[in-house]
Amino acid sequence: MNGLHVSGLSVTLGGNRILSDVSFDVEPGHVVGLIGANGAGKSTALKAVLGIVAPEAGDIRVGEQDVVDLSPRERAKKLSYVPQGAPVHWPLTAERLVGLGRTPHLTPWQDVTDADQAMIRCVMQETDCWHLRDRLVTTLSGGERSRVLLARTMAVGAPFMLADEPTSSLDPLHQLQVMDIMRGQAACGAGVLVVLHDLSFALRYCDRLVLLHQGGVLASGSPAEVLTDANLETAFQVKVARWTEGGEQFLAPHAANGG
Ligand SMILES: Nc1ncnc2c1ncn2[C@@H]1O[C@H](COP(=O)(O)OP(=O)(O)OP(=O)(O)O)[C@@H](O)[C@H]1O
Repeated sequence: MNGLHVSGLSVTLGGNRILSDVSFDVEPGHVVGLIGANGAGKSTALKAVLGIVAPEAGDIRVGEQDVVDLSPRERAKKLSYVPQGAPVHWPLTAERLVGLGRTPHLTPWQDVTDADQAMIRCVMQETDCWHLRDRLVTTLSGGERSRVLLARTMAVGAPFMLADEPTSSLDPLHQLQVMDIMRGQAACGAGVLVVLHDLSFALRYCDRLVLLHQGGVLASGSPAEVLTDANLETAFQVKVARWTEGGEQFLAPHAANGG
């Protein structure tokens, strides 16, 4: 019962049912991939877990605790979040922005401690953005900003990390590094819930997958159980080529209609 448990989650937004009876678990030490076509409800599911959108029904628990019983500070300590393509409007340095990740652990007006500072440096090095520490985030490229925002999320040190398409806008090497970081977070005991569009990453980096389709769970289980030809054709209207290279499995989609 130490995991993040979502059961029977339903969300209606703007009068439209977006999620219906969605259930999944994220256990400590696991990377769980949330996949599905555009508009399937992936970001909405993350936002419901985080309390950014209010569910119409459902039970969301961290361990034994219902998230609605957690104060915003307690929730922020337990669930860290990498938002999708988040713009940053404040002219803060990258180091200062990453330092905001420590806010849930500080009392009001308390400055970061030496231990916090060491952690900030560590996560910025891990995400390859320590060299950007004195730059204003408003001047960074999209990929540089993404890595700084990931570092801020890691700086929280929460037992669960929710990441919404953390590899979008990154070059191929940084995409691989970010997926390795997701695995590294899990190796250190965190439960990671990550929204992905890259099916090869879903196959290679995730312990379990949840495939959303039209607001419901079409399939969940191991990558091999979920990434079947039939599920991929239903969810994405694609066929896939599959191959193994250097001991790693790859998937490349192509249009189901042959186009
Ligand atoms: N505030 C809102 N009001 C009405 N509809 C909304 C609202 N927010 C999201 N939606 C709709 O809910 C559906 C699911 O959106 P969501 O962002 O969760 O999808 P997603 O699976 O993350 O998609 P993508 O892969 O494109 O990021 C979409 O059809 C979207 O237009």
